[in-house]
Amino acid sequence: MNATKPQANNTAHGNSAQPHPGSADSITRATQSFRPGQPQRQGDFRVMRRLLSIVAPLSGFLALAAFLGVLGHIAATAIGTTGAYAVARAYADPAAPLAAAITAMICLAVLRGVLRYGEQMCNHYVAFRLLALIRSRVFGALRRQGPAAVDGKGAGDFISLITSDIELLEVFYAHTISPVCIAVVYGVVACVFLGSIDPAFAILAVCAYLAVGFVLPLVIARMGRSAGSAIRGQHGSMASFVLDSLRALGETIQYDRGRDLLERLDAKSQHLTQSEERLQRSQARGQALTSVVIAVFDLAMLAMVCFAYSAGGVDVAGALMAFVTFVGSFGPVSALASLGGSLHNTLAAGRRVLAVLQAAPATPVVTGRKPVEFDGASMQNVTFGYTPDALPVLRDVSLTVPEGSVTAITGPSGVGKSTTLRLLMRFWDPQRGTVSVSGRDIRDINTADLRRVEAFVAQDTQLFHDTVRANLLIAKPDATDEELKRACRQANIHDTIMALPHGYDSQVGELGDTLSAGEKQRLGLARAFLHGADLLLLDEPTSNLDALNEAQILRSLAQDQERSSHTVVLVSHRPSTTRIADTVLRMDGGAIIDALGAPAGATGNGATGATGERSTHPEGAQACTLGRG
Ligand SMILES: Nc1ncnc2c1ncn2[C@@H]1O[C@H](COP(=O)(O)OP(=O)(O)OP(=O)(O)O)[C@@H](O)[C@H]1O
Repeated sequence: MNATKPQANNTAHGNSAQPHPGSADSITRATQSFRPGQPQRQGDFRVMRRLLSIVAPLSGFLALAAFLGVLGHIAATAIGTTGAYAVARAYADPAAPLAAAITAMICLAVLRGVLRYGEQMCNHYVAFRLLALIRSRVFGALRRQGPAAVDGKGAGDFISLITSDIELLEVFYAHTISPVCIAVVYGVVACVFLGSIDPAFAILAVCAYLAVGFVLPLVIARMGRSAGSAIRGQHGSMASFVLDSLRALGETIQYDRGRDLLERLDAKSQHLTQSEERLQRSQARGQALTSVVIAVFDLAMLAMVCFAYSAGGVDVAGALMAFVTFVGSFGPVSALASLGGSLHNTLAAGRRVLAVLQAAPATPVVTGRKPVEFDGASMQNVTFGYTPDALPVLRDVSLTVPEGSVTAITGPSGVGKSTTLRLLMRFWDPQRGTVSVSGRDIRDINTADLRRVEAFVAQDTQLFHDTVRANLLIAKPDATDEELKRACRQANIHDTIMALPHGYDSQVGELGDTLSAGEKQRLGLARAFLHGADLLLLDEPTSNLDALNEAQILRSLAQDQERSSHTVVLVSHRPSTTRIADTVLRMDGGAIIDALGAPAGATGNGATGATGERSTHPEGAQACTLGRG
């Protein structure tokens, strides 16, 4: 062990963990996180109220849409009413001129068109502005919630949520809010007009509008409730399945599972089609029911008008105008009735979107705390499980990572090595124990500071469908070309990039499909070098590399660590990788079972030879760990 290098002080502990203050709710918060396809149950009116609260910044446009809509419907009804008036006048006096009435009707028709256009323009302006706003809020919420929000959950379901679910909300914003306002205001205007002819007509109109605009939508919505909710979940599950199938196309062909996959796809699409058919049927039944109810009320009005005329309560003009106005007044309320059929689908989408927006992050964003400079990290008695009901992944783990040290974590698959790194990144909070950076509980460190001083290279490097340069710059957007190249040389990827047709401006394909696993891994490392964080957390940084690339990267790491005194925690199964470490921690059963220094002569400046590796021990640090253990 290099005397100038700090030695990690890591111990395996018994089960003497102390509950950490405030940790009890962290797991609750984690489980409150959104799971696509399993939105938290919220009542329809609550969902509508919450969706409405999003519209507040654009309420002026919405009010204008409703105003234009009311005027438009009044203009439309007035065409019939004016016609009825003209007919009544012509009936009373065949010589009476009709030109004024015809001109008025033409003007009303043109006005109706203009008003309708204005109403639709406002509605769609509001709807599409809101969809953009909601998408940005959903991305913001997912970013705040961190990896815990999406880890282990269906990517396809998220895609379905971000695309089709949000798209469906257009129905709510463009075709629900203002139609409801229009129906209410227009209904009042129509009732006042009918009441001015005969109060009994107004009473019948109130009953008719309530039945068609309020009772029927509820009945129709109830009929389509289960289908509407099922469709949204099934869309998400279908999207997940298709995405999975595309990713596993190679395996499917290799193991000849194409037919099986097709059958499963067929079964899923049949389920979806059945739910859609059920929804369509309930919508069709709803439309039929609405037409019947309207016809019944029309007949009732006809009877009432005839009765009033024969009783001398109204003249021909009044009777005709009342009947034509009433028959032509169902447009706004019947629009509400047809909404009932699609509303459940829309509300189910709204519920899923709101579940993302309202989910509490597993690790809340911290701001406003004193900035931190890195001088080591540690874990004290950490116990952690991903879900409250599952057995903990980590049990009472304590470790210390001194500044400038290289710590390797090794051990069998699934014992919690990567989880340890994720807790150091604060992707999750432990249920018990404390994770600290520079002696401070990381829950008390600004999230931005934490991201500045730490860089995490996961087992799989995620690349965007963009250029190599853009993919690297996410680690440091203002990096110069020189910095970019230096980081890539350190990660031993510069020459590979230069051999691509457009060098750093070459496209990497969707999810980095055009690169090998080893190339992606080296790009991930280049990002971490470029980021320049004090603490590098590397999860299997060499798992996809050949011996030559591994040696070159380890040399880079060692040189970088010598030069910049970076602190490194790396997880690896490879003795050839762990031997560059000052300390090797061996984990098993969610605990550290060995914490040992590297073999004599294996580390330190003196041992950093031409290859930059700190040990030439053939079995590496694992052998050392076992030997000492
Ligand atoms: N997001 C998650 N949700 C639930 N369980 C998880 C999640 N991530 C990991 N696990 C579980 O936690 C346990 C530890 O996983 P972890 O990835 O830390 O193991 P590991 O030691 O790094 O394994 P490997 O060497 O195979 O990478 C495993 O049983 C794994 O199934």
